Amino acid sequence: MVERRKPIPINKAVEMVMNYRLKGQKEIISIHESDHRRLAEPIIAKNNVPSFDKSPYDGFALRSIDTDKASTNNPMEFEVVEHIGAGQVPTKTLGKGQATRIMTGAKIPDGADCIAMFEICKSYERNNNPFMSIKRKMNKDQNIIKEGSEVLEGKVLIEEGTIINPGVKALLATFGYNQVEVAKKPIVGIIATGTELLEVDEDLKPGKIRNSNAYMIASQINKAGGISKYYGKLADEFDTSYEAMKKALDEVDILITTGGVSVGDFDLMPAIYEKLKAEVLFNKVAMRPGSVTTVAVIEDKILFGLSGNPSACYVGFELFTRPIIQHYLYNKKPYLKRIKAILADGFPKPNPFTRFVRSYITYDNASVYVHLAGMDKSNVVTSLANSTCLMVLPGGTRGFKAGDEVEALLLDDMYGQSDF
Ligand SMILES: Nc1nc2c(c(=O)[nH]1)N[C@H]1C(S)=C(S)[C@@H](COP(=O)(O)OP(=O)(O)OC[C@H]3O[C@@H](n4cnc5c(N)ncnc54)[C@H](O)[C@@H]3O)O[C@H]1N2
Ligand code: MOO
Ligand SMILES: [Mg+2]
Repeated sequence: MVERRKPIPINKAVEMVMNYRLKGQKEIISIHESDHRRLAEPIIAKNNVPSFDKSPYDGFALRSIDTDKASTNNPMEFEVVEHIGAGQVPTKTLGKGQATRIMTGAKIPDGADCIAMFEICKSYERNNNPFMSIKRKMNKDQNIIKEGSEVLEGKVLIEEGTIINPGVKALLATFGYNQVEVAKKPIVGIIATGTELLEVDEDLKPGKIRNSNAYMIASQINKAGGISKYYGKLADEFDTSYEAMKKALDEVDILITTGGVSVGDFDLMPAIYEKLKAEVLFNKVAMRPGSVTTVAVIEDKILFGLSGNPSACYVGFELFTRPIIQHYLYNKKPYLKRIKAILADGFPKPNPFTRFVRSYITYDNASVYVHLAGMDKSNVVTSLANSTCLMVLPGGTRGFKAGDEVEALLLDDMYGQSDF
């Protein structure tokens, strides 16, 4: 009599896995190599921004008080005492009737309290000396970017766990983070099991299929921020599979296997877990696809037994393995971002289990629509390529029709959310 497994709720399964979450190590890397990595330290403003009062325009620095009587009929004349560009430090303190010719980004000279743009000034020379005049009254602090007006020294700008995007990288450079502390990438091992499997460079033979899961999972690991380590494909043979898993477990932070987790005669994972003395957290989840997803722990290592069926394998990774990797990488929002969307196509078939339907999102007139990406079967591979989200259709007795509001988990969002 075949073993009857009791499915556990998805939330419970996610919670059980996350009880074994580990924060990874930190490492210090050059800013040049930091794209897409996750910060293992906060970014703190190490100085005021700007760190000096500066000009936002090319023009003249003046004392506003000297323009009080300026008008169209009464231009005020100023002697231009200095000429500075960005990066130069003014040396002259402005006195009554004096101006400094100043460029965008340059430090405001002492004595000046406003900037008049070139466009409202007239420049000329008299006896080979530069002068300017203005026909408008200027106000104190007009057109001056004040020291610290953007950020004050000491402010925490970016929290640890944030992904380094181009804007974060600009901040690293702004505050002199030549080296930055990031989360070390976890090494995630992959073993594909199945006597039917061929490698990608092999010709098809009767009864055989190419191993697509290992390549798909490697790509999911990379996308999630881990380092994948492929241990090859194994025939459904107990001793070699056991030895390969034992060896891999010594070398990786997380181990993923695909196939062999169900109740078939050649599904060896349950017996291998037993021999490895791994504690099985669950081996059946109330969901489709991926109901056979099995998670086990052995000391501080976590072992994901993902389904052999490609769509089930894919979903199992995104729901259970990805959050573990995200937590390892210090991401405080380790779960897939969940949004509400309008179902564009009907899904009339009811299902007792919650379905994670491979789908994609479109936007139209301020509304978000979710469309089926292809055939919705756990054994299909073709719908995955078009998927940008997993539509969540709760289990029950009814189907869903176009126009219904549903939830969707975004697959390409790098930021995530803090709860499942
Ligand atoms: N009597 C029952 N049979 C099955 C049950 C069940 O509850 N009772 N569950 C079904 C469900 S649901 C799924 S999902 C599959 C899970 O099977 P396994 O995880 O044990 O995987 P395999 O049996 O090894 O293979 C299943 C399927 O996937 C193909 N496969 C395997 N590896 C790969 C790979 N690396 N790349 C591409 N495709 C792969 C394999 O050829 C099989 O077709 O079990 C159901 N059965
Ligand atoms: O684990 Mo199976 O996909 O539920 O189809
Ligand atoms: Mg099987």
